This record gives sequence, C-alpha cells and structure tokens, in this order.
Amino acid sequence: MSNQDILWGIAPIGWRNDDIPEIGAENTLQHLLSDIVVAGFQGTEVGGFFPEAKVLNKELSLRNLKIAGQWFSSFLIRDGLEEVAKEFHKHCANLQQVNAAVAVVSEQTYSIQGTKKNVFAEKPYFTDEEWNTLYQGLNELGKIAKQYDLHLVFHHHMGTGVQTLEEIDRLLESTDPNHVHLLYDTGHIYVSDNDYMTLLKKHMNRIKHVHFKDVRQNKLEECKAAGNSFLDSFLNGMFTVPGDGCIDFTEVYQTLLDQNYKGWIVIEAEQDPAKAHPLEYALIARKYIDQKLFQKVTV
Ligand SMILES: O=C1C[C@@H](O)[C@H](O)[C@@H](O)C1=O
Ligand SMILES: [Co+2]
Repeated sequence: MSNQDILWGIAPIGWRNDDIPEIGAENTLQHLLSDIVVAGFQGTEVGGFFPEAKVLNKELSLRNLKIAGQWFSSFLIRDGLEEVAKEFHKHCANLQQVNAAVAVVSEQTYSIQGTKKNVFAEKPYFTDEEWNTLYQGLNELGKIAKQYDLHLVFHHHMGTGVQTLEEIDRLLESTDPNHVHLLYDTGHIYVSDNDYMTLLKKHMNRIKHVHFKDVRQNKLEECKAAGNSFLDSFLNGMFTVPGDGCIDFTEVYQTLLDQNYKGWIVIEAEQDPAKAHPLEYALIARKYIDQKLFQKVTV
C-alpha cells in the first residue's frame, strides 16, 4: 500500500554528478530516464546535463515521467539579492516549463562542498550580518518561486553555512514560512549531526520536499578519520540508497505519513557509477521501498 499524496522519484546523481561532470558521462538522458522507468519511479530532478524544456518534456512524456525540481546554488551573501534574483527568475521559468513542484536552493557562499577541504572539520560559519542577508534574500526568492507556481525548498548541506540542526533552526525561525520551505535530506543531517529524526519531527510543518539518502556507517567513519573532502567522501562510498546503509527509513516514512506529508520523496545517492551500477542500486532502493516501507508502514 502506498500513500497517493506522495510521489516517488530518483535523482540523476547516481548516474551522473554535477559536482564531478566527468563521472558517468557515458550515461545519456534517454538511458537515465529509461532506467528510472525500469526501477518503477515516477520521476526525477533536473540534472546539469539535461536539455532544454521542449526536448526534455518529449522524453518525459514518452515514459510517463515527471520532474520534481532542480538544484539552484544561491550566492546571496557573496553577490546580493539583485544579482541572484536575475538568475533565479530564469531558473524558475525553466522549471515551470517542465511542470516542476519545487526549486531547491542551497546557499553556496563560502561552501567547501566542491573543494579539497576536510568536510568534517572546515565548514564555514556566517556572521549575524550575513545571516540577515540570507534570511531577507531567501524570503524574496521564495516570493519569486511562487510567481512560477513553485515552492522554494532550502537544502541544508554538508560543508555549507546551513548544515547543522542548530543552523537549520536559525534559518527557519527567521524566514517567512509562507515563502521559505525546507528540503529534508536524511543523509546530510545524519552525517552532520548523527541524528535524522529530530530535524524531521521539529520542522515537519516546513518540509515540502524530501531526499532519501542513506549512509554507510563504516565508510563515514573512514572518511571522517581520513579528513576527507565532501567529493572524496562520496567517491569513497559514504552515501548509498535506502536499504543499503544505516538509516531506518521506516521510522522516517511513518512520521511523514502520520503528519500527512504531501509531495515528492526522491531517492538520492551520489556514488561513483563505475563502482555502483546505477540501475542495480535503483533496484535495491525499489525493493526496500516495496518490502520495508509499503508493507510494514501503516497509512
Ligand atoms: O541534493 C543534493 C544535490 C547535490 O548536488 C548535492 O551535492 C547532494 O549532496 C545533494 O544532497
Ligand atoms: Co539532497
């Protein structure tokens, strides 16, 4: 049994990765979308290599797939609202053309996620003034998203200024709940805080998009001990699909259902496709959802 208000997707990130475009470069859009159908998902998020809306819509409709949303790197603190808003308008206009539900925003000022720095020890911190710039900017971007029938969902992320529960609390307390929503990513909050249920329970009313990312505990410990960067951590297998790591998604899914969550749950596990066959892992996730979530969790 599944909840009809929830749409299930899988992100392109297991096939190709925008942060390291050379890995999985042989995987075409058509290949990715057909794999998604084989694995029984309803849609995906837009990847950096996706074509213009008209071409994408054709490939989606041939397979009866939908688009959930797309990542947007904001630099509100570095560049200011005016400059970011120009780019965000274009981003949202494209998303509207593919009938997306959300614009995924991550503040990337000072982010170390694409660098060689130790992601477990060298994350940036914002000053009070920078936080204020971020709150105001996000409220405005949220209003822009609305003009395109989208929800702005903020993505907390390892190696950024909004990573920990404390930082997410701060962001949500100071932004407008009508315009700024939360993307709950199980993997990022677990790696950051060693806990994923507190954030879910505390901010359920702000969550409008979900990433199910699992974590291999032994790899996490290895990467932490080695002081790995974010990119090296995922290349070393820190993340995986639900059913293959240490997160109990039955608890997460039950809470989402109990709280009448409506929206997308997107499986998102960045791995090196040369080591982790993308379709094989999509099918592991599918089996886990069917056998552990749909069978065991009560609607
Ligand atoms: O949602 C996400 C998008 C990616 O680009 C990012 O690096 C990944 O970790 C993630 O959670
Ligand atoms: Co994510």
